Amino acid sequence: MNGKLIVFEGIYACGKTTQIKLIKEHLISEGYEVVDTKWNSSEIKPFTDSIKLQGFTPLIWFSMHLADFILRYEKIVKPALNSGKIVLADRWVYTAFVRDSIKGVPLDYLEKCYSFAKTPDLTLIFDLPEQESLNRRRVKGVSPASAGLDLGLSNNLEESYLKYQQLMRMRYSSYVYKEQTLKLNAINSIESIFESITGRITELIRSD
Ligand SMILES: Nc1ncnc2c1ncn2[C@@H]1O[C@H](COP(=O)(O)OP(=O)(O)O)[C@@H](O)[C@H]1O
Ligand SMILES: Cc1cn([C@H]2C[C@H](O)[C@@H](COP(=O)(O)OP(=O)(O)O)O2)c(=O)[nH]c1=O
Repeated sequence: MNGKLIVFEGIYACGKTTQIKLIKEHLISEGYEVVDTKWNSSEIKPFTDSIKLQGFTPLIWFSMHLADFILRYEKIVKPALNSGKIVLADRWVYTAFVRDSIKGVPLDYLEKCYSFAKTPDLTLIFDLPEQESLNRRRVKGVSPASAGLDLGLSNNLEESYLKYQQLMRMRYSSYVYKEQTLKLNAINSIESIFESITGRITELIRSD
C-alpha cells in the first residue's frame, strides 16, 4: 500500500467533517488524488439505523460497526491506498476502542479484532471541551446514541451527553498511539485548524 492514510478522530461535533471537506478540496487543487470515508457509512447503515432503537447490546453494536469497517476497508480504503491515493478517514479503529471500551468491551479484545487495519500514516486528534461539543451538537439535536444513554450515566439527555463526551475525551487523550499524531485544540478557528493540518500533511507527503 503506497498511498497515505490520514485519520481524523475526536468526540461528537469536534469539526472532523468540516476539516475533511476543506483538506480534500485543498489536496485535490494541489493535484493529489484523494478519497474520503466515514464511520458507519457503508451499505449496511440503513439496516443499522432500522434496528437502532431495539435495545441491542454493546457487543452487537460493536459487531455492526466492525462489519461496516471491514466493508469500507476492503472496498474503499485498500484499493485507494494500493493505487497511491491519499485516504482521509472520518474515524478509524480508535472510535471503536474509545466508545466500545466505555460500554464494557475489553480494549485488548477490540485491538485484536481490528488488528488487520493499517496503522495510519498520521492521526489527527481533535480535542474539544464537552460543553462546546454540546453547544455545537444542539443544532443537529442530541440523539440517545450520541448521549450514550444506554450507559445509565444520567436520565437527563444533555447531562448524559456531557458525561459520555468527557469519558471519550479522556480515552482519546490517554490512548498510546503507535503512529505519528497531531493533537488539535478544536476550539480554535476553522481557518487556524486548517492551517495546522495542511502544514503537517505537507510535511508528511514531502517526507517520501
Ligand atoms: N473550529 C470550529 N469552530 C466553531 N464551529 C465549528 C468549528 N468546526 C466545526 N464547527 C461547527 O461545528 C459543527 C460540527 O462540526 P462537524 O465538522 O460536523 O463535526 P464532526 O464531523 O466532528 O461531528 C458544525 O455546525 C460546524 O459548522
Ligand atoms: C442506539 C445506539 C446506537 N449506537 C450506535 C449506532 C451509531 O453507529 C452510533 C451513533 O448513533 P446515531 O444516533 O446515529 O448518532 P448520530 O446522531 O451522531 O448520527 O451509535 C450504539 O452504539 N448504541 C446504542 O444503544
